[in-house]
Formats: sequence, structure tokens, C-alpha cells
Amino acid sequence: MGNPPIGARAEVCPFYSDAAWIEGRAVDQLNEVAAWPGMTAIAAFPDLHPGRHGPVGAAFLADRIYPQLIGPDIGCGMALFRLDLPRRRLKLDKAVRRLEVLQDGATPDEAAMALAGTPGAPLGPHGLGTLGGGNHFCEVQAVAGISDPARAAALGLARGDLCLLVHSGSRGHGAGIFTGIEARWSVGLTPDSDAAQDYLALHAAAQAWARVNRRVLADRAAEALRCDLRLLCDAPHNHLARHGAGWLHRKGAAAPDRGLAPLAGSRESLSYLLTVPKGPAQALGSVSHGAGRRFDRAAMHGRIPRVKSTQEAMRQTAFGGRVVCTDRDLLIEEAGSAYKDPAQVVADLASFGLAAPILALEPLITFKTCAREGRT
Ligand SMILES: Nc1nc2c(ncn2[C@@H]2O[C@H](COP(=O)(O)O)[C@@H](O)[C@H]2O)c(=O)[nH]1
Ligand SMILES: [Mn+2]
Repeated sequence: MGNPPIGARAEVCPFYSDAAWIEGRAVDQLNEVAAWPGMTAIAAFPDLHPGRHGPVGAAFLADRIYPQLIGPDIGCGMALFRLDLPRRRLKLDKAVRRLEVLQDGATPDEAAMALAGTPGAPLGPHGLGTLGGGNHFCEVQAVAGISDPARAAALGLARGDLCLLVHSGSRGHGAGIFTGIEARWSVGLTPDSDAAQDYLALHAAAQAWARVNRRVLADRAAEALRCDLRLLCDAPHNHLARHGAGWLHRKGAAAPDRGLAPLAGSRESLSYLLTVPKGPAQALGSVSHGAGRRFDRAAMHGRIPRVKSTQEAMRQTAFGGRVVCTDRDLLIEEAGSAYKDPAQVVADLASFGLAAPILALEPLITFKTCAREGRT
């Protein structure tokens, strides 16, 4: 393939309509990354928004490896499970109390057992079974509407059924790997260099660790709710993968799992389960995983007053759901109004033939953090 000549730019393919809320700063970032050495193609999705080292909500194909496009949360993803629990048996306040165990993380024995024999094992058990901060969450949801009855039935899902959506990644492990390599990334790592090989090995471990973490979180939530659960799909959205002769960097762009991907809205809007067909080659086998930020964290502090009455009100949602978040800054920064309209994101993806909704999920309990000493 060879490097493009200096001044050449990767083709940027936007998969969003004029109705999408896209910040100019995110488009500027796309254009900057398009001019990076060795960048060959970029797909931008309707959840696109500015990020620290490049835009979020996009997939980047290059002939070399840019760790900064993946960022610290290597392997972050969304796993959706069906809960074997009738909705009438879910008592919200009791369930909220029981879910507080999620703050603790796995015991060392549980963690060691869950990691044993996986590529994540060398990273060790520290932090396993914890969500982390920011927009990570574990959410009990109910099927609120079905758009594709045949696919929903094939997945064993009907209106009112309960699901669990877990959004988490590799915690401090990914961050440590990223910091360790930081000084060497600026023009990308050539794939056969020692630095690239080291990064790839650590990246693979972090990605596997993150997947185990989502499973452990889900198992602990199901145990707390006294029910069984079944995995529907686990789609990572911050990672590096081979793609033809190049390296595909997904930054907030999901790799579908067996043709399925969750699309998270916010704690105050619907989320969706999508079916993802092969789609156009320019989409680089990727799709949106969320609604995407509309306002950054600092802006949210200007939009929502930090007063007690407002904070209390934010712990209940328009769906009658509960939000477990004792961190007052996080409660504001992650309010539903921080995010774009997920229905518009889904409509844009559908109009480009990238995905179609199977069903919509309403949030019942969004667990983020509670005032209880965790294990880690
Ligand atoms: N159902 C919920 N969705 C949420 C919540 N907080 C954020 N989100 C959505 O998830 C993605 C995550 O983005 P990432 O870049 O950190 O991977 C975000 O775009 C939101 O649309 C929530 O509490 N519940
Ligand atoms: Mn994420």
C-alpha cells in the first residue's frame, strides 16, 4: 500500500444527515486526522463529537498504528444481556439497594477465576468487576417497543422483558498501557516496530480483560437481582483491528457482534438494539455505539445548577427510573441533556443502510457509583 505522498489526505466518509447535531470542532478534528501520515480512510458516524486526541464516533484506517486514536480506555464496549426476571418482580428501590454491591468489584478469588485462561489474565485481577467513572454505567432496562418482531422473537425478547446494558472497559490497565507508550506515538507506530508489537500485545490483553470485566459486572448484577442472564451481544468500540492490509482504529465506533450492536442513548432516553448488515465498504465494518455528546462536561456545569433540589430530582428519570450516582459532579456531567437524540442517530444510520433497530429499551435503574467503599 505504501504511505500516501505528503499532503495527501484520507477520504472522509460522513454517515450523518443535515439533521444530525455535529460540532464544527469535531469536523475540524476529522480533517486534521485525515492528513496524518499513512491515514487512508475515515468513516464518521452521527454520534460524532470532539475528543482529546481526535474525534469520537469514527473509524480510522491507516497503514500504521496510532495509539492516541484508541486512547486510554482500550477495549471499552457495551454488552447487552437478557435478564431472566419478570418485570413485575423488579421492585425498583429494593433492586437499587441490592445493586450497590457493584461498587465493591469482584473478590480476588472471583476475579482470578474469571480471568483464568483468558488473554486478559496477565494484566491481573485488580479492578475487575468495577465500572469506572465518566459515562460508564450498568443499566437495567425494559423492552419498550419492537421494530423488528421476527428478530426480537428469535432473540427471545418481547415487550416488557428486562435487559441489562453494561458499558465499561479496561479500567486502569488500559490507561497504564496508554501512558507507557505516550511519548512514542506522534507520527504513528510502524506495525513491525518493537513499540508497535509491544502495544499490540498489551492492547490484546486489555481488550480481553475489558470483555471479562463486562461479564463479571453483569454476573454480579444478576446475582444481586436474584436472576439468571443470557448474553445477547458484546460490541467493543475503542480498539484496534486488522482490516484488509491496514489497521482499523475504532474510537467510539462499535464492531458488531454476530450482526448485533447496542446503541446507548442516555439515562433519560431510549437505547436500542441494532441489527448491523454488512453495509457499505466505506463504513469500515463499524457503526455508532451511542448517541454521542452534545455538551462537554465543563459545559454541563454551566447548564445545571449544583443545588440540592436539582440533584435530588436528577436521581429519578422521566421513565420513572432511578439513577444511582452519589458523585455530584458526575450526576451533572452525565445528565441526559448532555447527549444527542439517540432516535436521530438511529434514523441516520438506517438511512445510510448501516443498521436497523430491532427494539428500543427504556432505562429503569442506571447504576454509576454509590457511597460505599469499593474493594479497589
Ligand atoms: N443508556 C445509557 N446510555 C448512556 C448513559 N450515559 C451515556 N450513555 C451513552 O453511552 C455512550 C457512551 O459513550 P463513550 O464514548 O463513553 O463510549 C454515550 O455516547 C451516550 O450516548 C447512561 O447512563 N445510560
Ligand atoms: Mn465507551
